[in-house]
Amino acid sequence: MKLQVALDTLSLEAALQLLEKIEPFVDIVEVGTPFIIEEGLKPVREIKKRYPNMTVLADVKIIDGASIEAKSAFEAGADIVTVVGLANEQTIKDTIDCARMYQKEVLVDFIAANVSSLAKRLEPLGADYFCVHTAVDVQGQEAGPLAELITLKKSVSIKTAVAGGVRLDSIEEIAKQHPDILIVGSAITNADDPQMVASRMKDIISGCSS
Ligand SMILES: O=C([C@H](O)CO)[C@H](O)[C@H](O)COP(=O)(O)O
Repeated sequence: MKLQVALDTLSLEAALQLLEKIEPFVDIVEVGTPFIIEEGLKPVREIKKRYPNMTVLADVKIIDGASIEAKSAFEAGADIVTVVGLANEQTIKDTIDCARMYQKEVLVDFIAANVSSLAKRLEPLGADYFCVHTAVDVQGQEAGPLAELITLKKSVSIKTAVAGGVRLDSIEEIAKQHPDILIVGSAITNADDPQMVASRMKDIISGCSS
């Protein structure tokens, strides 16, 4: 199980300062969608330059124009790009084809989707990860992603990821389901002590891995 930190709302300078503190505890750094809207792919380039061995995910949430958008993200240094599961199948296929050309990976984001039926339909396309995701806009109104993760794992045998409001007090229950990637944004980036939160989360994940 890997811990992915989602950098969504920080400036590039603040993101780099945060990474200096938490880098030992995270396996994947996500350059989040709001960050990319603000800064373009510059954070992907900068983070890859500073941490060449770190896996960098560009959360471009591709929904159309996959070949162009995935190429840009991979050229900038992304190891994984995201595509929206509710996109046309052709878009998801084009994202995967582009990833294969660069020998990189694709995470399909099931945000706002009916996980079970869509996951079964998309599994044959050959993406690397399927991610259940409780959208920021409905966090607090809807249940977190745990139930969807359980459904996803029963539906397909592809590697899984989970995102959306994961916190220190909920991560253990989620980790017990053994997703391949646990994605945490604001619980780390908005914490008074992000290093402590990232370190405790990493410990919890390690405890559930053994
Ligand atoms: O992908 C995300 C969201 O759609 C905003 O772009 C977040 O990175 C993801 O939800 C993780 O953030 P938290 O929910 O704050 O943990």
